[in-house]
Amino acid sequence: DGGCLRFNSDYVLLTWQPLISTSDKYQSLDWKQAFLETVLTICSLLWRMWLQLFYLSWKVLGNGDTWNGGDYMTAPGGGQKVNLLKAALQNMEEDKVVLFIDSYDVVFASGPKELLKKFQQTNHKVVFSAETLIWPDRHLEDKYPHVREGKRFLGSGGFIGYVPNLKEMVSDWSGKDNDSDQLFFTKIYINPEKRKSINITLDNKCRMFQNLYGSLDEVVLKFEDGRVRARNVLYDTLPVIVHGNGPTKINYLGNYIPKVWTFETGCSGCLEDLRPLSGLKVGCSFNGKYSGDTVMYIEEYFESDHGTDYLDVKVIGPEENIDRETSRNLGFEMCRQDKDCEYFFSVDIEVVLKNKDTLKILIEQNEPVIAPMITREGRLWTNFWGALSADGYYARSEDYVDIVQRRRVGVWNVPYLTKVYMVKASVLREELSANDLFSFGNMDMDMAFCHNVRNKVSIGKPFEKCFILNSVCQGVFMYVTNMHTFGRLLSTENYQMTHLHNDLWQIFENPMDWEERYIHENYTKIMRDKLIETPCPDVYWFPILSVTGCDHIVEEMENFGQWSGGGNTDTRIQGGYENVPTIDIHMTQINYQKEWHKILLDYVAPITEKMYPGYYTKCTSHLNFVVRYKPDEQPLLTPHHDASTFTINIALNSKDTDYQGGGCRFLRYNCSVEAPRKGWALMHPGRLTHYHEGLRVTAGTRYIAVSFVDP
Ligand SMILES: O=C(O)CCC(=O)C(=O)O
Ligand SMILES: [Fe+2]
Repeated sequence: DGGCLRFNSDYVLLTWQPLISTSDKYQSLDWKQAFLETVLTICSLLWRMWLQLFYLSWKVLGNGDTWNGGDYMTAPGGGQKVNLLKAALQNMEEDKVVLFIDSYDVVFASGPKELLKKFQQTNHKVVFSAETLIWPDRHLEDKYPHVREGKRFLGSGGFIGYVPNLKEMVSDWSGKDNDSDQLFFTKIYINPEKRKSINITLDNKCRMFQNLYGSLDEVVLKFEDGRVRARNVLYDTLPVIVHGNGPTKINYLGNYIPKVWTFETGCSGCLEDLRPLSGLKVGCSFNGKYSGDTVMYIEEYFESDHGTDYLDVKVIGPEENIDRETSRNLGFEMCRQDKDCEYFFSVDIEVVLKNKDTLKILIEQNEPVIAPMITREGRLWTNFWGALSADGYYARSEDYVDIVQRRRVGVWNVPYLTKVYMVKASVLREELSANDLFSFGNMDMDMAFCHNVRNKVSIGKPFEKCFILNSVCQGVFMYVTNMHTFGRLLSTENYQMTHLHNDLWQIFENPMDWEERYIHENYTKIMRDKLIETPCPDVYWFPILSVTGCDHIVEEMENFGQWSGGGNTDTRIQGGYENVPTIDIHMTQINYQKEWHKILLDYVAPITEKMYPGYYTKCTSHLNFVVRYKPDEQPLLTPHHDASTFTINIALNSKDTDYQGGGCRFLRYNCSVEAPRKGWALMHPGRLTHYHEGLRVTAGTRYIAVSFVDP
């Protein structure tokens, strides 16, 4: 009834054998034969009478054999398939119909009934799949019969025929494993006598076979009640067999056809065959030149949340100063060497994992290579590609946006993964350790489908850095799951490494992450609730910066270090003035003006509008600075008006813990806010009514961040 049969190698061949004869013998696996013959004799009589069903058996050829048939990217090959077929045909009864197809890159969109019907409608004895592109010998083009409509060239990846005709067809074959099967069949086909005597035709309009190479644009998914087919829009046909030949593979179509994912059921198999978890050993590598912050972040994640579960996490920190490829390869190697290592999990710098069950979920899916879907907030950037273009680069698949935005959830076979993935260690060892280590220079292309990789290799890029594991690419499919949300992809292209706390500057690039880290945890709560009043009229306060936010700003300023008293001649001040010079550093001096303005717009303006209904501010603010009070430096600020419509005054550290004294006193009301809480902003009108002073700091150091907003 359609379905997908996959084997982890390139050279597995699958033969369907529809039994449409009157024979009562069932060709099957030996150990079942006796039992099946009895059962089938009875069943077949009943079925034939009432239902007229077809009987099938299938044989996988070449499974476990070494493939000597070459590699289509380098030279024509595939002769091994003909050798296998020729041998297999010897034992088949003459009245059978045999379907001979490649295996791991093939999906069935429908079953044998439809296939046989279509075969019989051709009125030929052997039908080959057709291709758009001629291969391997384009000089033979003229010899091909012309067709009015449809594909003209023969593809050997799929054909169907009666046993005697197939036998005749391969009788002359004496080729070697690495000779071209396609050339052999082509020569038979273009020979008019042979074509006639064997009675061969091509499935020009893809009624049975759809080869995808050179034809991707012709095929769309057709969703019908509870099932999915491929539709060839060029010929308006519904092919039964879809073959991702050449570099195309079947990732996209295979994710749906015939019932893998439907609108009615969602993903049908995603929760089946889950691997139970027990005592697993997982190797992890975090790859990249992390800022100290990010390393801490990741360490925190694993140590606090998973410290006891995952004993063998090894973080290679920035002090080792290695690049991400080296780090990843170190990890690969460590896992391969350690016989207990069952899975290898690789995470690059830009990935922020938030789902504590990530490893569990990935392991349960029991796939050779699987990644959690990680997206960049508000963008369509992810850690996977939905499709590959013909030349092996990125192509957007029809469903990419739906998957990224989780309108379709499931476990998706994709041609390209990067930045974060989990690989079964057995795959690493068995498939990869042998010899096929490819390496190439494109930093992002760390784990790609082999055809992609081979393209890269063949176009001769510099290949020093990143190991590509060829066999993984050969037949091991890669998956990405969006069954859950896992985390975010940080944007790093504008990540500057010039500051002490570079993450502070990420408010534009990575706003979600920035907010989570630097904005006070109660900010949104306060926004919803009533503003908190202070004892002083028209003075409010609210939490705005997190403790980390305060600390980072102070540390950034101390790191910059150029504290100075300003005044009206201060060249740092443009478009405003400080009535009372303070010992301070301005945001402009550390290049934080744009970012600070964004903080005011995003987190202060909404509060202001709540406080003064109808007052909308653009938060124009030329004066944003951090003031430092010390008993022996600048202990206080004498009474003054601010040159502002309103002032934001954020406490960056804590009274009693960090300093004694301090606070802000409003002289007209003879009232003060004496112990502003760390991370909280004091907000007050700047002129006339709110004549104020900074109270004396008697011990320690007090820091505040001040903004004069006007208007
Ligand atoms: O010390 C305080 O809280 C007041 C600071 C202040 O008024 C200013 O910087 O303009
Ligand atoms: Fe002031």
